[in-house]
Amino acid sequence: MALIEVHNLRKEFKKLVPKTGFLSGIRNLWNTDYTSHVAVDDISFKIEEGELLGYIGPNGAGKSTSIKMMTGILVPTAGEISIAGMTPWKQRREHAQNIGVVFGQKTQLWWDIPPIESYRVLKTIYKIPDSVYEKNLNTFRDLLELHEFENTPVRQLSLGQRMRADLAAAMLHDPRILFLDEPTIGVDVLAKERLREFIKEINRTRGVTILLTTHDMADIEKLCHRMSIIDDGKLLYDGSIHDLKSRYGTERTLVIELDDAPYALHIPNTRVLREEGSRVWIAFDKEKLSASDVMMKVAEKHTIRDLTVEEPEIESIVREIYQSGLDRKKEDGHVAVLDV
Ligand SMILES: Nc1ncnc2c1ncn2[C@@H]1O[C@H](COP(=O)(O)OP(=O)(O)OP(=O)(O)O)[C@@H](O)[C@H]1O
Repeated sequence: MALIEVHNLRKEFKKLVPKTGFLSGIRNLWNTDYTSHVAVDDISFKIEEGELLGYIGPNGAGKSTSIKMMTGILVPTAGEISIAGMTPWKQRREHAQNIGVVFGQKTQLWWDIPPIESYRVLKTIYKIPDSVYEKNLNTFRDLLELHEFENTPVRQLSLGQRMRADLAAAMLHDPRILFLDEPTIGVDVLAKERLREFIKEINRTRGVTILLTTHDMADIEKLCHRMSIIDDGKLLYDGSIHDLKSRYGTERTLVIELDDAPYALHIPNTRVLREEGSRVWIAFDKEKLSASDVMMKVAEKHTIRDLTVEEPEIESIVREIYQSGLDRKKEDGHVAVLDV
């Protein structure tokens, strides 16, 4: 049995349709017109112990709603979740001992007191034994360099420092599972690197199972082997990043350095993406052409000085998947599940 099992999960929110026009403010007091919005629509997946899953999707896709159901904050409209054999919203207290949560947009720490004091409160709440608390705190102090700011009130911390403090707080009670909802949002490149190192380290050395949502594809490339893509509440892809690249990322880019400026490069089944002096970027579909086919066509007109083939960035593949979801929504009012 997998550590996390999600079956046919669904969450509908009721939204009030506000009255407009004459005395709308007063009429809204008795308003009972609701519409239903499906935020998570029949999602199923499993996560094995020790996995680090990237859970991505565009804004409003349903990622945070899924996490809130997995953490027990929200109760699903339908479907089941089993985490370490427990139903999160039914066994909230026991479940809380098993999980740590970081919402990048909102700190779990007390705003007006330093992190170290929040940690002491968490120690009491989670009944963390002294030895475990000291050991974890010292480890996280080293990994996240907490000593720089652990005595500064949270409201005075930079975003990067705040995230580091939040990550340590989420891990103090030794949870088996960590839910990270956009932990790198808004932080600079160096701080991102440090957060990623920490996430990688606790997954590797402590075997913590991690579900990570992010809009930064570099987080996914650097941390995850597997990723799930959701859009409009539906699961569009669940598999390895390697498979995603080989199934959807068939476009390659040939970067060629010529000995003169490029001209007349009208090669069927290719697109010239960019030209810069004597350098040209040509995109082609590797299932229709090979790099040497393109190279030979270019060599008919030019002398080639140098060339490289660029693999597709995960970012561009994901952008295309989001885009195809959007196009389908425009066409027939819903997003079809990709054939994966
Ligand atoms: N409490 C709520 N009441 C009504 N609608 C909600 C509520 N929470 C979320 N929604 C709606 O559910 C949908 C999914 O929201 P959710 O926050 O899960 O998306 P997300 O994928 O996390 O987006 P983002 O990347 O912007 O954080 C959105 O359309 C949102 O407006």
